[in-house]
Parts: sequence; C-alpha cells; structure tokens
Amino acid sequence: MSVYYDAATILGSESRAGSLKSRIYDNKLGLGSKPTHLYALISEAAKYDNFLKQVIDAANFLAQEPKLTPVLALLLVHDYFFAKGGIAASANHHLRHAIERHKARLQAEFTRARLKKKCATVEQLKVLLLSEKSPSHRSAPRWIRINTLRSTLEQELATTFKDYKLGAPVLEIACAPAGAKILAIDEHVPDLLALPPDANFTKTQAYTDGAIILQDKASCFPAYLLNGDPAEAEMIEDCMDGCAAPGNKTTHLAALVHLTTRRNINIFACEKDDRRSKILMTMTNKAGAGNVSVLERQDFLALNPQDPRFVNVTHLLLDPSCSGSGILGREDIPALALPIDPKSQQSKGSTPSKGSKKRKRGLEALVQSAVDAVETTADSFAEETKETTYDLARLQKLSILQAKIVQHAFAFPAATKVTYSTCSVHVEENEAVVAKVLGSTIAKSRGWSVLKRQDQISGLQKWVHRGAEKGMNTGTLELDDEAREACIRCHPGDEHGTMGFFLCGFVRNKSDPLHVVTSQAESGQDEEGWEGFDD
Ligand SMILES: C[S@@+](CC[C@H](N)C(=O)[O-])C[C@H]1O[C@@H](n2cnc3c(N)ncnc32)[C@H](O)[C@@H]1O
Repeated sequence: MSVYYDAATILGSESRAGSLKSRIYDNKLGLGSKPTHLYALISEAAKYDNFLKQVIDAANFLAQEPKLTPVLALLLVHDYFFAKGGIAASANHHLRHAIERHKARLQAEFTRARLKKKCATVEQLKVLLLSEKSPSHRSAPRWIRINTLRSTLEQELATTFKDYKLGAPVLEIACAPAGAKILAIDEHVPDLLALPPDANFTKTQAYTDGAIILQDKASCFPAYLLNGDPAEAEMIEDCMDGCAAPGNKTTHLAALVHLTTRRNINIFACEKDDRRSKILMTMTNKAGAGNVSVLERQDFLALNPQDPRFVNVTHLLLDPSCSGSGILGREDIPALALPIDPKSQQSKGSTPSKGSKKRKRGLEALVQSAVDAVETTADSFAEETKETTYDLARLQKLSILQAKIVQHAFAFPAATKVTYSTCSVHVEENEAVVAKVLGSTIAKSRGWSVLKRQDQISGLQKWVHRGAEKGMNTGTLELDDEAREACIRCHPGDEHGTMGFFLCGFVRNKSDPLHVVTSQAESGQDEEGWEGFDD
C-alpha cells in the first residue's frame, strides 16, 4: 500500500482520534508504511496546504482523475514540488501518473503562484509560506540548552554545531527546514540555542553524552531566575525542586549552582509519580547532576519543612502539574486546507480531532521505545501533559493545588527565594495563584513578597511580556501593578518562539524583625491546613 493512501487514511474522517504521532505509531489502522515517512509527509504537507490547494484548484484537473481524492492530490502535489525525491512511487504507479499527466498545467500554476508571492526560488517560497501561517500553526524553534555540567557553549559551537551559521533571527529559524544550518544564541538565557524546529540532534554524540538538552526557552526561565546573578547565587545553600520530573529545570539549576564557588550545594528533587521518578533519575544521571538527591515517589506536600535534612534549603523551584494549555501542539492532527473536489462539488477541510481527554506528549513512546520514532526521544520525557478540554472547575482545582504547593514552600525555615511556574496560559493557574499566596497567612507572617522586576536577573528583567493586565484576573484576586510587573509570561507561537508559560519569583527578607516566625507558620499550618490534595 502506498504511503499516500496510508496518510489519507490517517487524515480521513474515521481515524481522527488521538494525536498524529499516536495514530501513526499505535498503528491500529494496520498501515504498512514506515512511520517516519508517514509522519514527515503529513506534517510537511500541512505546512504548505493553503498554497498547494491554490495551485491544485487553479490547475483544475481533479475531475479527470477519478482515483484522486482532494487529500491524495494535496499529498502528491506536495511531494511533486517540495520533496527531495519527488513522488515516492514507482515510475508506473497509477498515483504518480495521475499527477504527471497534468504536470504542464501544475507547473505553470505553481510558478504563477510562486511569482505572485515574489519568491525567486522554491526555498524562499517555503520560508515565506511558513511565516504566513497563523501563530498556532507556526513552528517554534528547537531550543537546545548546553549542559554546562558536561560541556560549554564554545565547545559545542566548535563541534556539534560547527557547520552552523550564527545570528539568524528567531523567526527565520522557526520557519527553516530541518536541514538548514542556521542557529541563534539566545539573548535572554545563557547557554541556550535556537535551531530549526525539525532539526534532530538525538543521534549526536553531544545528546548521547548529556552535553545538550532539548528544552524550551521558557522552561529555562525558572532556574535562571531562582539562581539570580553571580553574587546572589553565592548565597544559595541547599535547593529543593518540589515537582521535578522529568528534570529539565532540576538539571538546569544543578548546572547553574555548579558555577558558584560553593561546592556542597545539595538539590533535593521531589517527584510523587513512580514512573516519572525513574525518568528523573535517568535524566539527572545523564546530565551529570551529581549534586541532585532524588526523593522518589515523594509528595512535596507530605514533606515536613522542619525535617533536619531541609534545614539549609534556601531556594525552592516549583513547577507543579497544570493544564498544559501553553504547550504548542506539535503533535496535533493537522486540519488541512483541501482542494475543491469537483466530484462532490464541495471543499472539505479536515477538522482537528477533539481527541482523547488527555494527550500524553510521549510517555507512551518511552515505553514503546522499539518503535522507530521520528521525534526525539527527549520529547518522550515531556515536562507536562496537555489537556484538551478545560472547564473552570478543573482550573480552580488545579489552582488550589498550585497555591498549596507554593504556600508549603514558604514554610521551609531557611527559605529566602521561591519560583513558581506553569506552562499554562490561564489566569486561574497563574496571576490568581500569585494573588492567593501573597494574601495567605504564611506569606504575611513570614515576610514573603514578589521578586520585583528590577531585582530580577538581567535577562529576565528585560523580557517584555509581564503579568496579565488588570481586569483579566479572576474574581477579587487582583494583583497590584508592581506584582503584575514582577510576573513573567511567554505567549505561545509569538515571535519569541516559546511555548505559553508563566513564572513568578518570591523573596523573603529573613532579617526583617516585623516578620516574626510563628510556630504555626513554621510548621506549615496555614488556616487552610495541609491535608494534601490529589489531582
Ligand atoms: C510540570 S511537571 C514538572 C516538569 C519539570 N519541572 C521539568 O522541568 O522537567 C510536574 C511534575 O510534578 C509532579 N508533581 C505534581 N504534584 C506533586 C507533588 N505534590 N509532589 C511531588 N511531585 C508532584 C508531577 O508528577 C509531574 O511530574
């Protein structure tokens, strides 16, 4: 069976549940094509669908080809013009003939449409078409953090990325094909690179050695904010990552504190889920983060802040479970703009799947590691799961849990700095949580306040997107301007090429005599109690 028929089956109306990747790799449809080939064909065709539809409609040949459906035509014409090897079918295959019979007309319409777009080459055309896609369809760069526990930026630029041209704009990189040798050194976070979205580095030595880590730019903000500038970082004693798996932020923090002169900083990494605890162990070992102590299957809320092990914990990083609404849907089954079908006299778009309630970003793929995965194995170690439906009740439940986690962190006796982050775009999980914890008894009694913008590490001070405007906050929990300005937001799919993300830092002035530590606060007993919460 041809890859084109298989792709059409996946995109067909009967087979739309689940993510694109799961549809391909679960192979419940009995498809015979190589998964890598299928995935590449569908995701590439989806990038240029509007243009291809226009060319096919103008060439107007579908009525003469009874075996060509609009989906098949789009996929075949994509490969005819854009794939390196052209149409992937033998010289006498009927699908190839169905396109080649009309090649003069197709070529003329393709050239006309390309020139109308003022593009001298097909490569220029591809870049332009990608940049024209709406933000939700636009790719974000592949962000790569250099793990300074294993390597340096200079070393990686001279080896893994030695053929790459530096300094391309992020938008150009986000639109570049996998093979484009361009990259940018990030302007906000040190040791972070932007590369073309589909570039695959999982087969490189650097990846195998843990010298490079695939991590979204926004996900690098929390550890960078928590660590602060070099002078401030010298004040760090022990750290706690309360919700750590798979460990991207934990290993980033480990790398940052390693740059201080203090050699005995311990990072406790707490993870309540059994399977994710194992991933966390794997990740910290691979990254060479020897200063991380993993607390396996440990609920952060069940930790006693007074435990003598945590007496020196000064810095806490909190990145709890959230709705994942900021995660860019790389895996979604694309809704293709299809050519007009003269046989049915109507043009049908393929509607995106409402899909399963929870879309795992690849933990399944970890288990089925034998599968010939297209995407990187690192994507299997997803930081968060994206939920596809949100209702207010669910968001409020998450919000309560998130606020409890932050308030629990406030109770650690030596704590002076806490970061709270989510990959959610919802105010309920973000500014509303900040407002709630600032108003809590424990925050007031222990002197916790927001880490003001002017006191943030320079790269994040200059980050433009701050907390949601007044009036967007929910209920009575409004933040004042200073607190709103202290919040950091990343908007998914904008020109910065990040996922949707939220971050807020909190600091405590230990020496302030006004903030007498009450025994109630020290033991973590806020008026709401600490019974724990299961989401
Ligand atoms: C958003 S993910 C963390 C991603 C991680 N910070 C990273 O950068 O790789 C949230 C994790 O926290 C864990 N978690 C949620 N609530 C927890 C709790 N109360 N105690 C410990 N772990 C928790 C979840 O199982 C999940 O693995």
